[in-house]
Amino acid sequence: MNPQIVTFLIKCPDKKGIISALTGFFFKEGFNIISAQQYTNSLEGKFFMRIRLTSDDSVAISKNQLENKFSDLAKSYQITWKVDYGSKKQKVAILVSHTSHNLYDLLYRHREGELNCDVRMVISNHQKLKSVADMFGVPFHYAPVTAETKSEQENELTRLLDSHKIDLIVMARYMQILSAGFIDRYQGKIINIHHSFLPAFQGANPYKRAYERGVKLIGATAHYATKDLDEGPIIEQGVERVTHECTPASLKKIGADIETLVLAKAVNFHLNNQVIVDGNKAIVFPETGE
Ligand SMILES: Nc1nc2c(c(=O)[nH]1)N[C@@H](CN(C=O)c1ccc(C(=O)N[C@@H](CCC(=O)O)C(=O)O)cc1)CN2
Repeated sequence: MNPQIVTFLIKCPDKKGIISALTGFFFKEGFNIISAQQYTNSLEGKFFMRIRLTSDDSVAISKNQLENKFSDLAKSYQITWKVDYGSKKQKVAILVSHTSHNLYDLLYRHREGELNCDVRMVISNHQKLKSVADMFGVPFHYAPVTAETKSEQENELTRLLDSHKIDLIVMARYMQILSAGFIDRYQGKIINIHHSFLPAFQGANPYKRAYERGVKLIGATAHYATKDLDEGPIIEQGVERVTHECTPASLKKIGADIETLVLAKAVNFHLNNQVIVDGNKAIVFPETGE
């Protein structure tokens, strides 16, 4: 197998001997384990592991052979797993509506090599942010939508995303609620930035509602999108202290900086295979040095 970093993400019912079985399997197949992170949820009797492996020319096994052999082990421990060979950059589509700060930030980080992916396109239901995509040389696709055309518009989105084999959809303040069918098609591949510290102020206009409530902390939440609005597994959150002097406008300003950092961190956690989704929660393993 070509020398590269292989990442296995594993979850299963907790049971004695799992770590020994897993590490023994990879050692026997000739891999060098460069990091092994595990988490046991004793309350729910669940085990989670992120294993990073290096292979070299002495590892004769092919990807298919590895996955077939691992499937046999997985069955014996009821393991749900996925593997990333680190050979291909994930293809990303960014969905936006009006607000530009998250789009600017993601495209800037991508251009500076801070996002380990291939940003293939920007899609928007408004023309307003085309100039931003143009500035970074990223193809822009205009997909207008009304309440009456939601289904056709989503079909157009699906054609566009599938024709480019998009691996990850990032909603960088895309203000349309996606249908359950669309969410199912891209399960676990849609990350949304919500401009509040969830579960507070789900839905639209969180800054106005934060002002009306007189909160002393505001925040942002990056989560996987599910059919239930702003209810998906949380990947990353951030907060800032605010005061009674803040207006909806100043809360929006403070919030924008939180949003950009939280979204960029969440996208990188996903791209770097640091996240395991379990039910409606996300286990996020810290980045390892290598
Ligand atoms: N299926 C999902 N779709 C979307 C999610 C999600 O979690 N699951 N997140 C939203 C983003 N969002 C808040 O973060 C949000 C977007 C839109 C609305 C909303 O009420 N939209 C109205 C139309 C508003 C408009 O036209 O400007 C609507 O769709 O009827 C609330 C929250 C993205 N989609």
